Amino acid sequence: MTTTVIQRKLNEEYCRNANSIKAMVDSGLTHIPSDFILPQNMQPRFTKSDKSRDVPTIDLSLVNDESERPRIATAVTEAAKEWGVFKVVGHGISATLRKKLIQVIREFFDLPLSDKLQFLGPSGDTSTPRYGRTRRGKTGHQSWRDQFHHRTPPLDFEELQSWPEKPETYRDTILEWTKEIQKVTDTVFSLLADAYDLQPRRLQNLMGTAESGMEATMLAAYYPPCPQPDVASGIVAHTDPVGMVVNFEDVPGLEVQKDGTWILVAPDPESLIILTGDAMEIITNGRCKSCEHRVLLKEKQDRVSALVLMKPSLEAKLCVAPEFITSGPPSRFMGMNMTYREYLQTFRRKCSDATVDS
Ligand SMILES: O=C(O)CCC(=O)C(=O)O
Ligand SMILES: [Fe+2]
Repeated sequence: MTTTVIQRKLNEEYCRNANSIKAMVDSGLTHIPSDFILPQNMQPRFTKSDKSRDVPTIDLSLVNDESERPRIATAVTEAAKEWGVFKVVGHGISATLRKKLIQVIREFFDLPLSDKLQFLGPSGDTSTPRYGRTRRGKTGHQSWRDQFHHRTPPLDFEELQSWPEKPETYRDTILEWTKEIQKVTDTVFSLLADAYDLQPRRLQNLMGTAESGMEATMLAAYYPPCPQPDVASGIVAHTDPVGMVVNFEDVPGLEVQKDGTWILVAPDPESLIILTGDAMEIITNGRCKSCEHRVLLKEKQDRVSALVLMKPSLEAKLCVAPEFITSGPPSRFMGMNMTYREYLQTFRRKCSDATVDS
């Protein structure tokens, strides 16, 4: 065996046991283990992006102005239908908080591995915070990323105590961030409800049960630099099974699929990126699209993103809501009638590269 082959085998062995891509990269990894090399038809070098287009941007600053609100509601429904993804500005979240958020997430991933490993555990368990590298999905492809996630408030005191003590500002910053994002998602859900002529909280109610409403997860993602960014992915192409995702990134990298092309979401320090997921696509009978997306890597630059995932309750029924049933040929969503829990089990079986599923 040549030195390169030996080196590669060592890397692969190391990778199989590693809990952190960052630790692997920090230890001087020179090749990407073959596990991370995607099939050619998924490699960024063969699936070029169109940099001349961007997803729609919607300004929310005038949502409470009665004369402006219908126009904003229409823009949101059109973006959700055409794209399943859009950026929002005028959301009211200060530049200071946005900066603090990215800083605290970077500080968390910069902690010594031993500090992060206390949160190691299966990512499906949501009752306590979970850290680890994003594990291979059932489609078999590896993502080049570490992640940390937990539920968001309201939480009982004990669960809040399980949040990291380091960095010192973690708890306060994330509490503030998730509170602000909750307001933004309430606004977006209510704008959609307005445009569909529904009660303001109808969409959230459809994704809850009498016993429990929607839940939210905070997911912080860290994408280390990658020696071969053209053949791997920060997260491989997927749709999110949840209702809605609010994403904030510090470095561009998110790409969305539109009309058969990958489109890089253009960087913008103010925008939040909102994606509608499978659950919204199903209950609205396809009026909202669940957008396929992936994350590109860079050779010399790392990236963090902060996602808040608005998820249906596990027992909520996922089916087309009566308000969205139309005459004419039935859509592919019409036959669906299962709990979100059951959907995740099917979803996971078919395409579980979405990391944030339960
Ligand atoms: O990091 C990002 O921008 C997107 C991550 C993502 O799509 C996911 O975790 O489901
Ligand atoms: Fe996603």
